[in-house]
Amino acid sequence: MLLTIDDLHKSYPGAEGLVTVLDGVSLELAAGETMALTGESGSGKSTLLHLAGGLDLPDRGRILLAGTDVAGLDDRGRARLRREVVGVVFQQFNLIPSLDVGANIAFQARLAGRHDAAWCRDLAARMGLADHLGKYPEQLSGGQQQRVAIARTLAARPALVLADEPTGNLDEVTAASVLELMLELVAESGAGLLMVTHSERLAAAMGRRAHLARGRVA
Ligand SMILES: Nc1ncnc2c1ncn2[C@@H]1O[C@H](COP(=O)(O)OP(=O)(O)OP(=O)(O)O)[C@@H](O)[C@H]1O
Repeated sequence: MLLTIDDLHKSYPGAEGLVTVLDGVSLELAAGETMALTGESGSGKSTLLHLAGGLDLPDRGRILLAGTDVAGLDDRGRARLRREVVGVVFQQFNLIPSLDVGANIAFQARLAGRHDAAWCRDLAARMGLADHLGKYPEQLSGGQQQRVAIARTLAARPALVLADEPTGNLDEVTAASVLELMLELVAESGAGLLMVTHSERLAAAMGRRAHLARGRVA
């Protein structure tokens, strides 16, 4: 199993004591599977995504990522797992302002030791970025920046792609076509995809769905 989440608990300190966000969440994602993560605002979707990617640790419960128990790793081990196994696309694109589009796309793949120039060019072309490779992030529209962020993640061929509303900045039609492309690319690489979305339409295009409510997968 690519990702196993078992009985995950997470609370945050609030004004009136601890607020339980995740209260026994379990799910499994196999390689090649795509899953939409839905739920009301504040239901804990981003929290779950962060935990799944080893960006934060749960209070209780187990996360197995490509067979490795995330809780058993130190900071360095978790950083390595993130670099080599996981690709994240967050709402903030976190592009590197001093690098042009081509270098931004190649960046993560280089870090993971898997840079492949032909694959990067192919991704850029399919994301409609071929004419923008020499530009800098500030010279791009929000939607173009978002596509660079997605291409950068996929360029490293991660085993698991975690995405938080990756098409949130795009209009409905562009969002649907970018998602379609993401699903195609993820399927080609055999990766698993766990994606937060508020869109019923996008959720319906994914293989499975996990709906978070009252701290659990309903
Ligand atoms: N670092 C933190 N410290 C304290 N509370 C937090 C922290 N991160 C999240 N929370 C709280 O946990 C709850 C779940 O937040 P989370 O961002 O996971 O929800 P979400 O389902 O992704 O919401 P949205 O759809 O609005 O992005 C919220 O009540 C939020 O205020």
